[in-house]
Parts: sequence; C-alpha cells; structure tokens
Amino acid sequence: MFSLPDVAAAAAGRLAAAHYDFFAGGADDERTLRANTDAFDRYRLRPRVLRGVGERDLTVTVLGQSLSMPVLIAPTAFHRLAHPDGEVGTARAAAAAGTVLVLSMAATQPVEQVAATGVRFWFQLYVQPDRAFTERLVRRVAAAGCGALVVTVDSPVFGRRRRDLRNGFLDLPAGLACENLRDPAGSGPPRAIGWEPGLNWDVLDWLRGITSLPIVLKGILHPADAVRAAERGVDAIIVSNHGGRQLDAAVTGIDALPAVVDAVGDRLPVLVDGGIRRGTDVLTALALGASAVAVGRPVLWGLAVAGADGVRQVLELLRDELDRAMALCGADRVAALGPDLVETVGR
Ligand SMILES: Cc1cc2nc3c(=O)[nH]c(=O)nc-3n(C[C@H](O)[C@H](O)[C@H](O)COP(=O)(O)O)c2cc1C
Ligand SMILES: CCCCC(=O)C(=O)O
Repeated sequence: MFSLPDVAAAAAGRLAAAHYDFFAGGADDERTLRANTDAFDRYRLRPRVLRGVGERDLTVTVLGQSLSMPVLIAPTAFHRLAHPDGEVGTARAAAAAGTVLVLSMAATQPVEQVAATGVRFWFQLYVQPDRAFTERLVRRVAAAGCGALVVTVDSPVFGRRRRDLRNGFLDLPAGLACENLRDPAGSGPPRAIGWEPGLNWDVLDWLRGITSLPIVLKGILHPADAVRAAERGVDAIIVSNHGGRQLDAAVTGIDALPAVVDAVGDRLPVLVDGGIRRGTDVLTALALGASAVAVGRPVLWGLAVAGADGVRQVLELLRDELDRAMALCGADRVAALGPDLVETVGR
C-alpha cells in the first residue's frame, strides 16, 4: 500500500457491505461527498525553487499543543465496527504519530481506555437535549484528560443516508455500543444520541458555565458564522461539511476555507476537513490558511485493514507525502506556506 487510496481499496474487501457503506457513504445524492475529493483537482501548486529545504519541520502548535505534523484524526463513529482494536487502536496510532485524536461521542470504547494509551485527545460532543446528561459526560471526559471539546454544530437534524436505509443499517450490532453514553457512566445502559434542532449560540454560554476546556466548533462553512465564533471567544473552528454526510450540496471545506480565513484573520485557528487524501491536499489547505487538517475515512480504512498498525501506516503515508510536497514546493516549515503557492483552475 503506497497511498491512502490503496488503503481504501484494501479496506473495501475486508468489511461487511453494510458497514463499508456506513463508513463510505454520504447524504442524499452524495454530491458533496464526491465534491470533497474532486475539489482538490481544481487546485494547482506553484512551487518555489532553490530555497534550501534540507531540513523540513512539519510541526505545528494548535491550542497550545505541539503536533508532529499538521494532521489530526477527525471524529468518526464506531471504530470497533472497522476492527476489534477500535478507538484504542486508533489512539495508539495517533500517539505513535505524535498527533491528536478527536474521539467521537459515538465511540465504541470508553474514554478512560482511550486515555490510558497516553494519546492526546479531544472529545467530540453533540450537545444533548438532556443537558444534565451532557454535563455529566463533559465532566467525565474532562476527568479522563480530554484537551478540548469539539462541539459539532452541523447536525441540528441527522442527514439522510440512503445507503444505510437500503441496507437496514440503523444500529450497532449486538456486542457493540456507544460506551461513553452509558448512564450512569460505565455501568448503565447506553443512551441513544439525540439531535437538538433548537440549539443556538447561547449554548456556548452554557458550556462555558460547566467547563474550562477549550471549545472548538466543528462544521462551520459560512464566514459570518466563523466571525460569530471568534466574537464569542470560541477557541478554534473546523471548517467542515461532515464528510458529505449532513447537508448534501454543501460547499466543500477546501473551497469554503479562504473566505473563512479572510473573515477571522488570526483571531482563532481554523482547521479544515473533508476529502484530504494526499500530502498535496494537506499542503493546499495549509497554504490557504488552515492551521491544520483532519482526516476521517482514511483512518477507518487503515483500521479495517490492519488495526492500529493500519492507522499508523495511513498517518505515516500522509506525513511522508506532505514532507515531500513541502520540499518540492520549497517550504522547509509550515509557516513558509502561503496562498501564493496555490492556483485555482477551471473557475
Ligand atoms: C463513518 C463516519 C462517522 C463520522 N462520525 C462523526 C461523529 O461522530 N461526529 C462528528 O462530528 N463527525 C463525524 N464524522 C465526520 C468526520 O468528523 C469528518 O468531518 C469527515 O469524515 C471528514 O471527511 P473525510 O472522511 O473525507 O476525511 C464522521 C464521518 C464518517 C465518515
Ligand atoms: C450515530 C452516530 C453519528 C455519527 C456521525 O456523526 C456520522 O455518522 O456522521
């Protein structure tokens, strides 16, 4: 396996069709899902030469945490559906790679077991209609050593995924559960994730009242929302369309990024996800102003192929590709990447 697409192809043969479809699929006609990867075809790089790139430094600092490379693991549900190693395996790989795991609220292993790997992790939260339960959960993940809360805001209702409807995939198979939704923690029955269409900006005041963790908003696409997040003192945002699984026809993260970065300036770090499969995709996002990127499905494919080792391989492939792309673009560190390196074609 020499690239992330190779890993994805290998994973397809290893998963039950309905599970593969849950991971791979998107909302409705999957236009946005396709657009997420296609979008990168419209960006071309304009490399610089003779800049002395004998030593490349891929490290970045996000929310005060130093990462060995500007690639985080996006929160994705149900890792034990991909491999028995589950989220603990993904955590081991993230720790080995020196990056942050954003643990999904729909994880199939308890946050305490994930934390025991020594990984630096953030926790992705869907604020639940039951605020008392949400508060218990936030306290639980904070006690486990979580470094930030990633509040997903693109899901007032759940996207309609026809593959799952066709396959009748509505719930986890017996033996697997959302372990962090057990209430009381650890022992009770797992709660079902509830969607909260009434959620509005006031939720930030409530969250600030119950936790001192940094707050990251995930699922921002409109520059006006990015500005609002900055004004509200949010610590970072992730420009994302949820991997094409929520609003079909939504703009892609990479296309939305420049206007968002332009609107917020350096008031807060801007991360981006969606369709990142190559080192050059990472480089493009960084050059357009992202502080870091996150990858979702490639991690699931690595996990499906070889558990923790597969995830490690995915991360190392991306690191190696980014390192080579930076050298070929004449950049010896992430801060040397700017929008002058990127040209948009076909527009
Ligand atoms: C199978 C799957 C499950 C996901 N589960 C979550 C989740 O629980 N919470 C969340 O905020 N985003 C979730 N996402 C969205 C990812 O965090 C991320 O935005 C997206 O996968 C990035 O696109 P990529 O898969 O093309 O890298 C999920 C995505 C996939 C593919
Ligand atoms: C029921 C878990 C929802 C996870 C999610 O956000 C997604 O599948 O996109």
